[in-house]
Parts: sequence; C-alpha cells; structure tokens
Amino acid sequence: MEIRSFGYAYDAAFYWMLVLCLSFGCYAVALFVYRLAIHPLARYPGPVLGRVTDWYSVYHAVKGDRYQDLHRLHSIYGNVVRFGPNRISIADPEALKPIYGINANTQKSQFYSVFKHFFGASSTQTTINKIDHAQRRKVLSRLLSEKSLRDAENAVHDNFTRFCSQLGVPTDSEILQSNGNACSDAACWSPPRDIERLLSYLTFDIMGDICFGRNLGTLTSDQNRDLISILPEGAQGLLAVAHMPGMLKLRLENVLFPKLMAGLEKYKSCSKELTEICMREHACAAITKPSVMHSILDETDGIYRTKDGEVSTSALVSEASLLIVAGSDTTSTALANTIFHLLNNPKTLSALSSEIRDQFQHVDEIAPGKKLAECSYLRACIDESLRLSPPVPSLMSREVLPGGLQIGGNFFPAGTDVGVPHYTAHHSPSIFQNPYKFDPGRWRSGGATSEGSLSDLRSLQSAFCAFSLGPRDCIGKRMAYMEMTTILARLVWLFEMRLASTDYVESKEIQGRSDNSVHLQSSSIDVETELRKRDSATVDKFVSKVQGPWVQFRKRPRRLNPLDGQSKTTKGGLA
Ligand code: HEM
Repeated sequence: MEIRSFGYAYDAAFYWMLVLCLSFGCYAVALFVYRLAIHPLARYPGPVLGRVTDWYSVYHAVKGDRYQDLHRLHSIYGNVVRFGPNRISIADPEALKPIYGINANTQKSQFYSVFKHFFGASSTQTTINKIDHAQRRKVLSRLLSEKSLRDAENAVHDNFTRFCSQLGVPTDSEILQSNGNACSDAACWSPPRDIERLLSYLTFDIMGDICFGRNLGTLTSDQNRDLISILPEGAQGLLAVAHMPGMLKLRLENVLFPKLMAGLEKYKSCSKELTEICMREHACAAITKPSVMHSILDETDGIYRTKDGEVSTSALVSEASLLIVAGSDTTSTALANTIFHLLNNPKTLSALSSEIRDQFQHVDEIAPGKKLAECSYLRACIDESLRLSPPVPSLMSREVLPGGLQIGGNFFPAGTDVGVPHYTAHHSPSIFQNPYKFDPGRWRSGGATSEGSLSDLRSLQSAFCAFSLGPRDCIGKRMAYMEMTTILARLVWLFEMRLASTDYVESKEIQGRSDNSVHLQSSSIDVETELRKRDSATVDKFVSKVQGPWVQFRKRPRRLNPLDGQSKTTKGGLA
C-alpha cells in the first residue's frame, strides 16, 4: 500500500512538472513569437537570438566583443539593428545629436541602474534622473575644473618621471660599459616594454594623486598592481549584468560569472577603502594632499549627504568607483593606442617628433599652455587615434522618453533603448575616407588627407564621439587632453621608439629581460593587418583593453645648436 501511495506521489509530482514545463514552454514560444512578429520594434533587422532575448547581449558582454559584434551586425543588417528585444543600435553618426544632444528626448537607460544595486548609490555617470544628474554634474565639473587641472599637471610631471625610470633605457655609462666605447645600435635600446601596462600604472597613479590625494605607487611597487586588471573585470561584470538586471533577483550572477563578480567585489572594496581613508583624513583635518574626494567631503549641500545632513558613505564610494576607472583606464588605453598607430606609421611619428622637438628646447618646457596647444599635429595624432581606436568603443544606451524619438524615417517608441556605437560611427565610410587608415592630416583645419583631398572638418567633428556628447558627455575631457598631450609630447621629445620583434611579444618572460639583442619589426609592416589584429584582440570591458604594443626606447639623438639654421636633430651620439 505504502509503495503504491509513493507511486501516486511521484506521478503527481511528474504531472505537475510536466504542466509547469509545458506552461513555461508555451510562455516562451508566445514571447518569442510576440518579440519577433508583433513587438513595436519587430520590423527592425537583427540576429534572431538578439531580437528575442537579452541573453545575446549578456553573452557578448562576458565574451568582451560587444563593439566588434555590433560592428559586424551593422555590416550585415545595415544602419539600424535590433540587437536586443528592446535595444536598437544606429550606425549613422547623424543619429548622435537626436540621441545624445542637449534637446534629445532621451535619458540614460535603465541599464545603468545595476550600479546602484551593487554600490548602494548612483554615481554621476549612472544617475538616470536628469534633474538629479544636473545637480551632481555641476558639483563634479566644478571640482574637476581649473584647480584640479593645475594639481593634475603636477601629478603628471611627478609620475611621468617615475614612468621614465621604468622604461629601462640604458644610460650613457651603461652603453659605454657594454660596448667598450662606441654606441652600437643594440646596446642603446631598452628591453621591450608592454606600453599599455606601464601607461596603466602611470595614469592610475596620476588619478590616485588627483582624486584621492595619495599615490597608489603602481609604477614603483607590485603592491597595488593587481587592481589594474581587477577593476576592468569588475566593470565588465557590471556590463554583463546591466543587460539583464532580472538575474539579480535570482542571484544568478555569482553562479554564471564568478570571476567577473569577484572582480566587482574587489572593485567595490578598493573604492570603499580609498573613500574611508579620505573620510578619516577629512574628519581629523589631517589632509596631506587636497584631492577631488576631499573637496567632495567639503560639499555641504545635499548630493553627498543623507537626509540628516550626514555624509553618505555609499554616495561617496560610488563616486570614488567612477573616478578610479573613468580617468585612468580610458587615458592609458588612448595613449597606448596612439603609440601603436605612430609606430606602425613611421612617417607620421617622424613628423610628430619634428613638431615637438622644434617647438621645445627642453623637456621641462613641455607643459599645458599656449606652446603645447600650438602643436596641432600632436592633437591631430591623438584625435585620429581616438577615432580609429576609441577607448570606450561600444554603445552608450539611452532610453527613449514618452513621445518617442524620430530619427530619419524611423520612429522609436518610449521605452526603447537606443545608441550609436562609437567604433562604428568612427569608421563610417560616408564621413571618413579610408576609415581604417591612420591619417592625422584629416583633423587639421583646411588640412588635406594623405590622398590630397580636403577634409570637411565640421562633418568629421560632428561624427566624433569618443567622449560622447551632450549633457552626459565626459567631464574629464580637458583633463584627459592635458594628460595625453603632455605625456605623448614628453615621450616623443625624450626618446626614439620602435616596435619590438614579434618573438619578444610572444615571450612571457619579456618584462624582466635585460637582453637587448632585439631586431626591429619588419620594415614592410602591413599596417591594416596589424590594426585588425589589434582590434580583434581588444576586449571591451566598457573601456577597451588590449596588451601592448611592446616597445623599445632609446634616448633621442643629440641636438645640434638650434641657432645654426639647419635641421635641429641629427643621427648619431646620445644627448
Ligand atoms: C581619453 C580619455 C577619456 C575618454 C575616452 C572618456 C570617455 C567618456 C565617455 C564616452 C563618457 C560617457 C559615458 C556614458 O555615457 O556612460 C564619459 C563620462 C565621464 N567621464 Fe570620461 N573619458 C576619458 C577621460 C576621463 C577623465 C580623465 C576623467 C576625470 C576624472 C573622466 C571622467 C568622466 C566622468 C565623471 C564621466 C560621467 C559624466 C556624466 O555622466 O555626467 N573621463 N567619459
């Protein structure tokens, strides 16, 4: 009897399971049919999986190829692609203003709300409500203004000196010792360096100084270096979950992406630790170096305070987490990419070196100001690199507000997430001639491209979105240009650079090696192939990350007397 009653229990459980599965199956089929055939965005093309579920985006966020995938989708489906049930990507740079401009009928997408879930409060970047955001932005813009720029200038100079000492460029006496007397070519060059890694240390230490009043010392010690790879993992974790916040309710994120979530935990604890140090220093008036965070603590109005007027730790931690990555990873990626492009285009590098070396008599003169601003080729090289390899390469989602959004012949109803992927906009063939070519000439006013045709500067500028645009564009843009122009000009003034041979790039032990017998990479570099290789190796962690290039440095050739009216640089001995 007992056995039979068990049997009945099993049967009942089985039937219930069957009913559940069938109901779920029917629900899923109905949902898929709705999303593919009846949904208001049903007429827009895109991958089937993307049109029916956001797991498509989660997959690409975890894989780290979000921007490459969007670029591929546009090449298959055209300018407007539906890549999520409610998500539209538009490749046409003409859509930038209607989506991101000051009068756009959009707000930041709910995508950004996951940040609050993990950090307990929104940061300036992730605040969705327009009025709240305007208030926060006003404060942060003020704090990142002239005074911070001056502090940043000092931080750049101090850390740049430490950065140079990490390059391993042989000194005159080391060269002489290794050679007897003359300077053989091999002995003059430093061991190969992963420039992306070293620049990450540099910009991370600069941001530590500016934002938290403390040098994180990654240039000189191993202690905090793990943060350089952990923070982007955390940002990638946020990116993955943001596409499907529903998974947070089921706590699936830790099961599905344990590594990214561990990165996110460390990202949070690092932001918390830095914030708490600043809070302690502020509380006992023991501030050794003023910083953006300390100034935030001075703010007495409501943004960073609770209803009782107390400082809100979670509001500060979330702002700290934004500042740590917003200004460091982006700038180091931009600089590493610029060096990659310059080394693959030796004539451009040579033209840039001439501009910088002719403009400045001494490296210490290279500082923000009129003389540096006059180096228009320097700025053009940086802008061209930001175009070709934008550090934030993907799509910044905006939610369409009630009333909808008309872009060209397309209408998007309220609630749709829309955006223009930066990488794709920057490679638009209708605006950028030879879009895969590194051609800084196109950015000079009235300048000619390398093909000799005049570039239409205004249309290029209106398609340029590396810093986004409108009321949610990058607040740190001026600071970023200040850092990038100063660092690049100093590097080019002080050193000659060359790409290390591929054998070295493939060697894991490369960093510690003092062997200088390195050969120049083949002179017949296929620039576009190198670029495509770098693009496909790039991982989109909101900010893009890619190793290298591996670069060797040597001191620049000695200058002739600048008054002799001849060329001011010469080959041969070292300065
Ligand atoms: C080459 C360097 C940089 C690039 C390419 C860059 C790019 C961007 C982009 C694309 C956004 C918009 C993000 C979005 O819509 O979600 C942004 C926002 C932001 N960036 Fe940057 N950034 C750079 C450097 C910096 C620096 C040095 C700082 C200084 C701390 C900074 C601080 C910020 C802040 C606070 C925001 C949020 C602004 C807001 O939502 O109102 N960035 N950045």
